[in-house]
Amino acid sequence: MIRLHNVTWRHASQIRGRRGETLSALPAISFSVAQGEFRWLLGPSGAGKSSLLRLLHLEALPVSGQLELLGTDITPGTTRSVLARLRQRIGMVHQDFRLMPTLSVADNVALPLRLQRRHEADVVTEVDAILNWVGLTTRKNARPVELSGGEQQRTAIARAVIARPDLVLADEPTNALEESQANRVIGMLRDIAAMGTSVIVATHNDALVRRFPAPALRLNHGRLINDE
Ligand SMILES: Nc1ncnc2c1ncn2[C@@H]1O[C@H](COP(=O)(O)OP(=O)(O)OP(=O)(O)O)[C@@H](O)[C@H]1O
Repeated sequence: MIRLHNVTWRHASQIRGRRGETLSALPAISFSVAQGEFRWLLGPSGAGKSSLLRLLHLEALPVSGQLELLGTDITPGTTRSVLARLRQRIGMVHQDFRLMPTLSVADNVALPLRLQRRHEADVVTEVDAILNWVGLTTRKNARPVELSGGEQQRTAIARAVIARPDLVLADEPTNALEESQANRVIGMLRDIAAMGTSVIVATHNDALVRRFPAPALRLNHGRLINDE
């Protein structure tokens, strides 16, 4: 469960205005998302979609308000090790993929499991299974630079979900993909939600949202204008 009540959040680099008040990417936002729910995150450019994903990925702590993430109340006193453990339960799909250029597809996807120091035999089994699921078995030894946009995107999704996270956050995961690839990516994220992971997907793509109807969080100027 994710629950925000009047959470104000700002980027570390956000600056003070002329009267001394500090700008906030997200002023006083409230909503909740249940386990296993799929939510769109919508709004025009600059509305705060990426900021909200960064808040939920615990890149910086809220300035004020109450945040409950995956059963943990986040407070100014929450320790780094608690935050790190929570982050391990969250899979993030970045807009620009952020694959490691020197690693193969299989080694990129294996990273979260290796960070958890899982046995190598388990890592190999899990990576093979997830690459089969995303249709990249034949590309497992390729480097990111050799992949198409869709293949890079599916590698990023495989990496985000391999450790069976409780929450997946995806920032424009279908940007620059043709319609059939975009459908495939969203279909995979819907399947992950059906297996019990909460999934939040930021997008500009109205046609995609129409093809996959689901409740949406709509942002404008950092404020939630609905929570349906
Ligand atoms: N690292 C940062 N430091 C300071 N301000 C930022 C930072 N990143 C974004 N902002 C500001 O926060 C606000 C929301 O931006 P954000 O990137 O969250 O919007 P968005 O809805 O994701 O936009 P887009 O759809 O174009 O990606 C904007 O005013 C932006 O200038």
